[in-house]
Amino acid sequence: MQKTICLLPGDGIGPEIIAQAVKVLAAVNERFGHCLTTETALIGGAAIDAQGVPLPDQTVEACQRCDAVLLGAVGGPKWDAIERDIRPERGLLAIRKKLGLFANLRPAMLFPELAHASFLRPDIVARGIDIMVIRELTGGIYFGEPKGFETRAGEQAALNTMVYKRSEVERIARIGFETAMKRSKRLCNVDKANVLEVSQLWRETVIRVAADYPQVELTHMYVDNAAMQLVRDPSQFDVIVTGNLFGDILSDEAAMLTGSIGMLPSASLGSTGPCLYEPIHGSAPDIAGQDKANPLATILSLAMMFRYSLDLHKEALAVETAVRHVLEAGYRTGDIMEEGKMLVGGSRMGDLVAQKIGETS
Ligand SMILES: NC(=O)C1=CN([C@@H]2O[C@H](COP(=O)(O)OP(=O)(O)OC[C@H]3O[C@@H](n4cnc5c(N)ncnc54)[C@H](O)[C@@H]3O)[C@@H](O)[C@H]2O)C=CC1
Ligand SMILES: CC(C)CC(=O)C(=O)O
Ligand SMILES: [Mg+2]
Repeated sequence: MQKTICLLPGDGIGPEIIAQAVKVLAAVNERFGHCLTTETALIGGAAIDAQGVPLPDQTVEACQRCDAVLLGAVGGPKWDAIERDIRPERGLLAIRKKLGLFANLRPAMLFPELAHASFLRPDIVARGIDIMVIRELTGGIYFGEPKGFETRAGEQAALNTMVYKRSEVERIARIGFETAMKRSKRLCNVDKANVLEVSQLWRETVIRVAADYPQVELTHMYVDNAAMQLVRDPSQFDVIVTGNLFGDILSDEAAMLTGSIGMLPSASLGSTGPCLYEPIHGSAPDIAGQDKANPLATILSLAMMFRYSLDLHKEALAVETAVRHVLEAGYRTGDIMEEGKMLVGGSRMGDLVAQKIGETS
């Protein structure tokens, strides 16, 4: 197969973790005889430094002419003081919007080998953790207008707007139901309908869509309770559908149930055009440049790309299996390290996964 992947390394640990995914891509090419090539473009702080904006037009064009996009992470203290409209994070929000990537799939799955790395009690971990968080990605409070700073009663104030149109809720709800149909046929809608009008419309819409999926058992949970229940008993969840802000927060929380935020991949999907794959974590400036970053979330995001964008199911499984074998063999980056295991840097972890893919050919 011949396809081109657009790489957006970004900032902080972004370039380090993307470099490891590229090793894995090369191993997949070698083993399966594909010609999956890459093109690299600027986003975030790296783009600001080079061109003064977090998402140059050339980057959008590069993404649009490729078959899929793999992103590292954006942001960092270097750009924290610059004008909000051109912050690195705006580049990421803008590429999601420009590519129409309204559905962000964030699987939080505990590898059995990492059971001890989970921050939960062993008896809770033993019940299993395999949750698919489906986060709406191009609406809600990250995009709503009006927003900004103003003076209210002589005092400085700031505002953001959480707004959802019915059509935006309907399409993400359908992704939630379709995903549930392929899994356990259970869907939990998470909102704050007891307080927010926007959540009332959200919940009403989810209930309307449910009529088309009578086989799916739909439940509702307020987001504050969901945050608590995720820690109390994550095994009760299978597919969660929620808005942009709540999904952002709950998926970071879910990451810690599985051991580390360095383990969680994601797929950002739209209805047409290239989709984008990225770890759920940020640019981790505290460990950048030290070869400490866990590249597995990015490598597993590449596996999601194989499955969702390139229809390469055997290849996706080969990458996931290689990750498992490396963990089984006892290799750990610092974030998932435990006594008796072998501590490796991010670069060695990338080598090990790539090597495993080669070995099983
Ligand atoms: N998708 C993206 O590009 C995102 C970007 N950010 C940006 O990243 C910067 C840092 O944000 P934080 O709130 O600190 O979140 P973060 O996710 O970058 O880091 C939180 C903590 O997790 C650790 N961590 C993250 N990824 C790791 C990995 N692969 N291996 C090992 N440890 C890892 C970090 O060292 C840090 O202690 C900010 O500028 C923020 O805006 C934050 C979240 C998402
Ligand atoms: C724009 C990003 C920094 C938001 C975020 O934290 C995420 O998408 O996970
Ligand atoms: Mg986040």
